[in-house]
Amino acid sequence: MSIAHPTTVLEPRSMSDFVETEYVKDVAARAMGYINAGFPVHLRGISGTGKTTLAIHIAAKLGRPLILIHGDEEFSTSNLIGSENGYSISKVRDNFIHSVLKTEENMSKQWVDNRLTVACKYGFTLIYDEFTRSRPEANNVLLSVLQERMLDIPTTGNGDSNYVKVHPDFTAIFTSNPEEYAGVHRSQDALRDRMVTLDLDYFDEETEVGIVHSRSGVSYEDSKKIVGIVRGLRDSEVFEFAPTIRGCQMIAKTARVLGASVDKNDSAFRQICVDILSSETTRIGSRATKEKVTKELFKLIDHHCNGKAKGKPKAKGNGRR
Ligand SMILES: Nc1ncnc2c1ncn2[C@@H]1O[C@H](COP(=O)(O)OP(=O)(O)OP(=O)(O)O)[C@@H](O)[C@H]1O
Repeated sequence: MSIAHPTTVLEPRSMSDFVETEYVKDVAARAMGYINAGFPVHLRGISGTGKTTLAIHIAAKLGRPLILIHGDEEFSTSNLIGSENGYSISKVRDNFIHSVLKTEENMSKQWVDNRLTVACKYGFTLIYDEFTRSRPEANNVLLSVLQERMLDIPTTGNGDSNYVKVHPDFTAIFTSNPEEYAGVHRSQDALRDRMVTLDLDYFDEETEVGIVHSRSGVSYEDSKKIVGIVRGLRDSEVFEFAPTIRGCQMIAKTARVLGASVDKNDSAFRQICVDILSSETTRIGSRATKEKVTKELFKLIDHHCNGKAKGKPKAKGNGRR
């Protein structure tokens, strides 16, 4: 299909090392159900709960070309729908009488579709990642797209507009972080009301171990130990920011690359855990928290990496099991 616009259209593909446990299958199936019933889906959750990865996985299942937008404070409506920002120049050369050369140039502004318009016109899947980072007024244009399935495109500077009917295959998947996050705007009630929001929590243990194992190349047993340490820290609540699956993956990859053993007696491994997890869970300069995190981590490393720790660590706090 040839389309005259500068938008990058992707072919959605699930990652080759995508982990599909019962937990992941369940969320994906619920999301697909709402999409099949004609509703946009909104995956909401704290950082590292797999929202973007899951959105791409769902887009791959839908099998339509994908357009990706990342929410941005600086966005205006034109960043979504397009604007008159090009010039079309037409030249007329009239040398009917060979001794006389007459040229005429015409310059006119040209409308260039942006990503939302392209997705609506051609029925693509739109992932609007972290959409609440854009200001609510920039997102207003989505209201009629989601409700009336009409996109309002202003065509002239004097306020005239042109409605585009949204293609029946158009699907929108949104992701967002909680409103307390820095740089996140409160989502408009009217917009939230037009989508089905699925709240994602931390992955269950099986999924976290599967992700670490599949994405780091570390053995399943060692992945389980690393996940045990991170989940234990999450449950302890001594941190400012809860550690996520990203921390697990960083520890596993670094330990593998540096040849450190996932063992309580390996000082390099202990240091990797402290560096990565204290950086992920504390603010710069928050020394007291860093000390508490380090103390807790040493206990957890001793427990999980002594060759004896088996099964699930004891649940204390709000970590998902
Ligand atoms: N099902 C999965 N299989 C394999 N890896 C996964 C899966 N889900 C998430 N991940 C990995 O976990 C990490 C976090 O996932 P992702 O970036 O999707 O989270 P997020 O909720 O969108 O985070 P943020 O809000 O910070 O953008 C990434 O490294 C991602 O590749």
